[in-house]
Amino acid sequence: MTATLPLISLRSVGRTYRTDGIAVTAVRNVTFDVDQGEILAVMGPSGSGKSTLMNMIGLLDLPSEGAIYLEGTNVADLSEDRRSTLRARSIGFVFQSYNLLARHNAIENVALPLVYCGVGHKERLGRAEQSLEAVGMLHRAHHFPRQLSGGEQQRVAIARALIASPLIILADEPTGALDSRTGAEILALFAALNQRGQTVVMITHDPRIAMQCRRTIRLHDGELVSDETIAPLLPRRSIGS
Ligand SMILES: Nc1ncnc2c1ncn2[C@@H]1O[C@H](COP(=O)(O)OP(=O)(O)OP(=O)(O)O)[C@@H](O)[C@H]1O
Repeated sequence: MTATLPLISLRSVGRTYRTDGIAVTAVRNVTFDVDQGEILAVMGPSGSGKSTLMNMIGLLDLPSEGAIYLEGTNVADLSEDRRSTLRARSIGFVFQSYNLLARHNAIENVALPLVYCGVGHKERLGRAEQSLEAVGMLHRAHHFPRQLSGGEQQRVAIARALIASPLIILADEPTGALDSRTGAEILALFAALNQRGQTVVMITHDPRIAMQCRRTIRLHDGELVSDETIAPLLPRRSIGS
């Protein structure tokens, strides 16, 4: 029997920035795996290395020590072009500030990543409609970002992240700019996507997000200090049962 490879595997990963002769080690000796279908939170105080780690998992940056494997491939062995293509096809990014293009409406924003995957115009719009539908935003397809609430903009950003059917969604403080009710709705959306098999990694300061994830990894001063998985919550019993 062949064992299934983890989707992502980090092995003794470190990242040291060098600026004007000064070295800052932002991440050191971090080892963990993410399996297909997981949803996990990466937590830690400001400056603990969360964004540095996310940039490496998202193939935007390479480790200075150790290795990152995506489905068994050491990403450092790929050319920059190959890594960019792999990033466009495999990683969906969601940011605190949505990062939608102001001059493009929702459906155009959602379709944009497919340009980099070489998909034709008509198919791009068809898939963007499906993606908007998956996040409950099809009725706002022709609205511009300024005409949408923060929660709606984040839904459009999630539709954009989903459009290339990525292996993994990487979300950096996805509820950081939202009030608590809207933030809870966005979390529920991530949970629903995960129920349908989508792998999700969320970077957050917010303990409420971590509570929604079965697994939480904590960083401190660039080091992994805990990696905890809790048992899934029992389904709520209906009244009277
Ligand atoms: N490009 C860079 N050049 C030099 N040092 C950097 C760079 N990016 C981050 N650092 C340093 O690396 C450390 C970790 O930063 P990082 O942004 O990864 O932390 P973080 O946990 O995401 O913080 P926050 O929650 O405040 O966003 C910090 O000491 C930071 O100053």
